[in-house]
Amino acid sequence: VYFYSAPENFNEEMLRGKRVIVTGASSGIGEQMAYHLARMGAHVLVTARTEAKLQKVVERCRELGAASARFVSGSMEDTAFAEEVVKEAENTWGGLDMLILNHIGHSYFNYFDGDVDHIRKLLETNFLSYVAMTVTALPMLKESEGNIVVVSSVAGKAPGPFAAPYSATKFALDGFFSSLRHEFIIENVNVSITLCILGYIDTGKLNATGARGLRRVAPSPKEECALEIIRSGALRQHELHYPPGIVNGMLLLRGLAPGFLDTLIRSNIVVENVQRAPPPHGTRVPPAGSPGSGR
Ligand SMILES: NC(=O)C1=CN([C@@H]2O[C@H](COP(=O)(O)OP(=O)(O)OC[C@H]3O[C@@H](n4cnc5c(N)ncnc54)[C@H](OP(=O)(O)O)[C@@H]3O)[C@@H](O)[C@H]2O)C=CC1
Ligand SMILES: C[C@H](CCC(=O)O)[C@H]1CC[C@H]2[C@@H]3C(=O)C[C@@H]4C[C@H](O)CC[C@]4(C)[C@H]3CC[C@]12C
Repeated sequence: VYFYSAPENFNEEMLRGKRVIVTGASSGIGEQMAYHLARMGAHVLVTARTEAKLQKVVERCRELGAASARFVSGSMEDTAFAEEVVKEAENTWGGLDMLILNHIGHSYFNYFDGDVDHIRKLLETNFLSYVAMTVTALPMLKESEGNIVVVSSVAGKAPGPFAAPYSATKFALDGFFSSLRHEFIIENVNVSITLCILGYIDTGKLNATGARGLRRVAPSPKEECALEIIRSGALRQHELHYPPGIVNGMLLLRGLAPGFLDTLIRSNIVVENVQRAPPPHGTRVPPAGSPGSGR
């Protein structure tokens, strides 16, 4: 709790005039981060696929007092697009202070369906595009001694069932960015990396199956979550745990009593409410109880 709590010396003036990219900013936590940054007087470049939503976000950012606001639309499934977004910042501002990597591609809250292609695409969107943007932005971030902020999940530290593809992409982020942070420290590269470990947030992300499948979990507010992410990035913290009580508790248990934590995670899920999806085309799952099915 001590190591991952934000020190109290955050000042919103720290963001005034800063040049910030926010990905996945057409809705949810990313949209709220754009509004906070605008209020603080930052220059914001937002990106996602849906142009109409981004246009509205940019308008609102201008009303809220952003130093400037613009968008680039496209899909992060394509790493060339990820690099293009960073180039846009370079061409417009001639530099960059903060890179907030937040977008995720669509996945499911259900039994793993055996679809390897889905995992490949999700890794492109949720992981490789983060790496590509970091590589392209690094010269500018070194120059400004800036910040990289990576939005992850408890599913990227302490996995639960029904989120295997998503969880895999979030673990990849921890492996890559926590290793890179070591290298920056060894080489005195003054670019901070903040990994944000979030619990369940009220962005309406869970579909009906997921909502019925989760027991007793109340989502935390996206506005507060967005502010905490910006705060911990500006303070150059290594990790943010939000909401702190739940996430710190889970991570502490993971170290001390991992089997107990796994039991707790499963007890929070109503397995009967999560329906087994039909297998993808070309695969054959033997019916439960048949020889070789193992069920
Ligand atoms: N909500 C929660 O409970 C939790 C969320 N998190 C993390 O927080 C972050 C934000 O999540 P949240 O705000 O809930 O999600 P949202 O679904 O509200 O936002 C996702 C954003 O990503 C964009 N996006 C989706 N697909 C693509 C794509 N292929 N290329 C580019 N952009 C894309 C969406 O816009 P568009 O569709 O227009 O492209 C949208 O702006 C994620 O990293 C997530 O893992 C972590 C733990 C819990
Ligand atoms: C399945 C969701 C993505 C599907 C979509 O594209 O609509 C997941 C996105 C965020 C996940 C939640 C999260 O990261 C926090 C918890 C992690 C636990 O391991 C499982 C429950 C979560 C609330 C998890 C549920 C799936 C998502 C909503």
